[in-house]
Formats: sequence, structure tokens, C-alpha cells
Amino acid sequence: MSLLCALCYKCIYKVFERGEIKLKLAIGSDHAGFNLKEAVKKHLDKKGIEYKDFGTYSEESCDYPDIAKDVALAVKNGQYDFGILICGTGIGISIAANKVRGIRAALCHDTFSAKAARAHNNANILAMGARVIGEGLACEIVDAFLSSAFEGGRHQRRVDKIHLIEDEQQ
Ligand SMILES: O=C(CO)[C@H](O)[C@H](O)COP(=O)(O)O
Repeated sequence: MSLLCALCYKCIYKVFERGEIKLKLAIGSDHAGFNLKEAVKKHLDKKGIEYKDFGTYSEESCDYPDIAKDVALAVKNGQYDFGILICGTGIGISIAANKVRGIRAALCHDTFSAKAARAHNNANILAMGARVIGEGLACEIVDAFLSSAFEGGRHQRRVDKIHLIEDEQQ
């Protein structure tokens, strides 16, 4: 693969589709996101994408920060390439995940934002709201997120500045 192709998300996606890149995902939800998580898991199964489900495992009420923390730490520690987090709105679970240093969780309810979250923000977690979007769109958003690559350049400088804010809080 040429350097140019290495930076091009379309080429990355072709390689990924051919099975030459094996992604490992960490996925989690609260009770409100449980059913959408199950649908996203089925979608990932069809695509042969490996994941670990960090729960929750039923529609019984639970607290989204607990799941967000587990998934965010697993991604931050490098055990997984990306995370997918789902709650009712996607808001609480993304706020909680973003408290973990090094995590850039992006709440996306359209494919344009999902692509930009990777290309511009180098997001490492995709958050969605199960009470906001349906299964079909959610799966399209997952595909858009996973098939897009960080563009670096001016965006790297800005991402670095995000993490400087974290350092300044020490
Ligand atoms: O979207 C969420 C957080 O942002 C939660 O899923 C939502 O607040 C859960 O609400 P409830 O306990 O009433 O089911």
C-alpha cells in the first residue's frame, strides 16, 4: 500500500473489506441502548468484525457511566481499536467516556458526522442514542465511522490541543 493510500479512508476501507485489517471493538450500552447494541452486534457479526461486549446484558435499569468507564479504559489501554457506546440519547455515555484521558468519544446520529469524527477528530469511540435513531441508520453510522481514517495534518494539531487541556488540569 502506498503512503497516499495509507492516508485515504477509501483505500483503507477496501483493505478492511478484504479482511486484511482485523479490527477489535469494545461495545457497551446501558439498558436504554441494550436492544440497539444487540442489533449493532448482529451487524458486526455479519461483517466478521471482532468485538467484546462490556454489557449491559438486559433491559434492566443500570447506570451508563459504569459501562462508559469500562469501554473507555479498554480502548485507552489499547486492548481495542475503537469503542461503540449506546445509551438513550448517547449524551450521558459520551460525556462519561470523555472523562477518561485519551478518549475522544463522538456522539453521531448521521453518517457525515461519523466520517468527520474519524477524519478530523480521530475519535476512538462512537456514541449513539437508541431513543434517537433506528437500527438501520445506526449500522450505517457504524460503517461510516469504521471505514474512515484520521487525516492528520492541521487536525493533529487541534487534537493535540484537546489533550493539552487534559494535561493542564493536572
Ligand atoms: O440517555 C441516557 C443518558 O444520556 C440514558 O440512557 C437515560 O437517561 C436513561 O433514562 P431512564 O433511566 O429513564 O431509562
